[in-house]
Amino acid sequence: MKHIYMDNNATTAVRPEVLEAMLPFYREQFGNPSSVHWAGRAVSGAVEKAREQVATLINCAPAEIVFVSCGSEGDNMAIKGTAEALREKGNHIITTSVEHPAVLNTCEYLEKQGFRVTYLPVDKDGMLDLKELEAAITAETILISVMWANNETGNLYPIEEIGAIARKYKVRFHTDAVQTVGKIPVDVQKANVDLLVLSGHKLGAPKGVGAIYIRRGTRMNALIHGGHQERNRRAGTYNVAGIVGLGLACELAGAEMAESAVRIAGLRDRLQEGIMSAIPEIKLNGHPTRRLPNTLNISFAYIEGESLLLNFDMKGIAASSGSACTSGSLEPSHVMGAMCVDVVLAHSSTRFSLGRDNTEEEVDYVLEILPPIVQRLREMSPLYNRKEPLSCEECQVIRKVH
Ligand SMILES: Cc1ncc(COP(=O)(O)O)c(C=O)c1O
Repeated sequence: MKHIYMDNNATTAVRPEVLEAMLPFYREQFGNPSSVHWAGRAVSGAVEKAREQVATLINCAPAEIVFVSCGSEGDNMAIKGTAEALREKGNHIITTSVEHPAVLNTCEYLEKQGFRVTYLPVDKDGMLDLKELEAAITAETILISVMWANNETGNLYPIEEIGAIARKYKVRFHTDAVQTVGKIPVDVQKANVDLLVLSGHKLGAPKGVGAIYIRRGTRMNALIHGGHQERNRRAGTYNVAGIVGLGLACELAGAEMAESAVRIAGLRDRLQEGIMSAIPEIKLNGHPTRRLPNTLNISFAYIEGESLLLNFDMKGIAASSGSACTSGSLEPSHVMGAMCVDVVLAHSSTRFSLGRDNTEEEVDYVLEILPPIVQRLREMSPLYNRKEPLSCEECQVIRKVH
């Protein structure tokens, strides 16, 4: 059976060159970079080289990069570290209703600690109204946290403009760029961000390593206390091999970005157009143009996303569903909910996230097997077989479109 991986927003394969570069640090170069002896010295240079590689990709100074274990840790550090450090100044945080749980659940935690959080709504395309953002800022606001790109829809948020607003009101600005770094150009200077988080496993480096950019002079508390690593910003013995892998993955992503973004967007568009021309009653979720080059989120009315994924899986295709099965109850994703996607459509939301290894042949294979699967699942659906059209407004709209 063919194996086709179209779930690169969940994680990516470690690039072979990255793995090669990492291996010596599990073998002969096993030292702890904090040790002053030969074994430590042999690897501390590699950590600093990786720091430079990461810094170059996002246009900051190497000293502004702190290595962490993953995107979730970076987001926790940015938000909790700011909240604690600036508590005297204010207790209000602004974020959006479509953030990753790494941000949303951290904000919810802080609410329990007495902080006030504004969760900005989005429109039906998942976009923010920046006037609402500006209006939410008060003298108490200490942090604005807006993701650069959404993991489910691929929507890109206007980070430069938000950065300018944050600057105007002298409010710190954090962006979760876990889905962005490595896919499109990211420049922390242009974007006016103070804190930015990225994660290795989304860009061809291994799981278990990430980084946070902390603008020079930004006062914030550490999340992990212990040794003096990372200038006291983040304790813990260095994950040297992971850091080396992250550095190389960043360098490769930077070198290939222009070409690979165009190629991947071409494949994504081929997939989108193929689906749209072959299957009626579907809905594109998210903004049609302001989105990552690799992401396509689409709802197939009357179908459970999970059943579609199961059928895909049997054909060797890995994609992802927008609904998460939590404790027995099928809850549509909070992102679909925030966009007011009708519940029938939200349940069928399916995310294809392409990567550098995907080919035209793979897209064509998906296009070949998808329509009959959708048709078969629809025939089994009581909703599809109803004589009456669905009451949901959006479903009626898509019925008319096709
Ligand atoms: C937007 C976004 N933020 C944060 C994370 C968490 O990153 P990690 O898996 O490295 O903890 C993810 C992972 O899917 C993500 O997509």
